[in-house]
Amino acid sequence: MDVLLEFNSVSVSFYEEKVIENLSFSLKQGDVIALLGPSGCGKTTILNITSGLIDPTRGKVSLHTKKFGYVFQEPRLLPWRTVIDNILFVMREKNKTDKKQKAIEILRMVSLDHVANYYPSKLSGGMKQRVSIARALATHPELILMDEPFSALDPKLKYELQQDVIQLIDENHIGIIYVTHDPLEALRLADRIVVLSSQGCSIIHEMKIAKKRNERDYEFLTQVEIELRKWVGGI
Ligand SMILES: Nc1ncnc2c1ncn2[C@@H]1O[C@H](COP(=O)(O)OP(=O)(O)OP(=O)(O)O)[C@@H](O)[C@H]1O
Repeated sequence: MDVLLEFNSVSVSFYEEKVIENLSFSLKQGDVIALLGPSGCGKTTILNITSGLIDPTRGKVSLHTKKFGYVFQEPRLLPWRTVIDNILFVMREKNKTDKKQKAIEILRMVSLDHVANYYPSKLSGGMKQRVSIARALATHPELILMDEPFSALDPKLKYELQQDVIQLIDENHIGIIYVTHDPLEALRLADRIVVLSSQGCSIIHEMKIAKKRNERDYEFLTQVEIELRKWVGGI
C-alpha cells in the first residue's frame, strides 16, 4: 500500500512556545487516523503543516499526493455562490455538462442534490457541513483532512453525519486524518487512533482497530472506549 504522508521528527514552535516536539507518524492510502488530544495540544497545527499552511520548525513532512481536501471546523462556504456553484468552483473538469453532472452526483452522495440551487444562508449547520464534505470530495482527493467537522452540531445530527462519513470512507478508499476531542467518534470512524499529549503533542498511545466500521456495535464500542479512556484522561 502506498504511503501518502510521513512526519519525521517534526517540531513546531510559535515564537517561544513549543507546540509540537519530535512527532513522527505515517499514513497509507485508505488509512483513517483519528488524532485525539486535549484542546490546544496542536492537532490543527498538524493539519496545517500537512496542507503546507505552516512550515515545521524542525524535521521533515513528506506529502506524497497533491490531491487533498480540507474540511474545517466551520463550513467556510462562499456565501455568494449556490450550493452547486460552491462544488463546481473547486472542480477541474473541462467539459461543463459532465462537470455539472458529477457535481450533482457528489451532492447526491451526501443527500443534498435537492438543495443544489440554494444559497448557503438557507441551509442548516449540518447541511452546510455536508456541502463542505462534498466540496472536499469533488477534487477527487486521496487524502482528506478533517478538523472536528461536527463539533458544533447536536448529537443526533452528529451521529447522522458520522454515518455519512463512514459510508464515504468505505466506498472511496480515501486516506483521512480526523481531528477530534471525542473518543467515541474516533472509535466509530478510525482504523487507528493516535492519542496526543498536551505537552509537545507527542504520541502517548496508539490503538489499531481491526474490526470493520459497520461491525462495531454498541457492545464493542463501549468495551474499547473504556480501554481508550485510560489514555485519554481529561480530554
Ligand atoms: N499561527 C499561529 N501563530 C501562533 N500560535 C499559534 C498558531 N497556530 C496555533 N498556535 C498556537 O499553538 C497551540 C496549538 O494550537 P492548535 O490550534 O493546533 O491546537 P488544537 O489541539 O487544534 O486545539 P483545539 O482542540 O482547541 O482546536 C495553541 O497554543 C495556539 O495558540
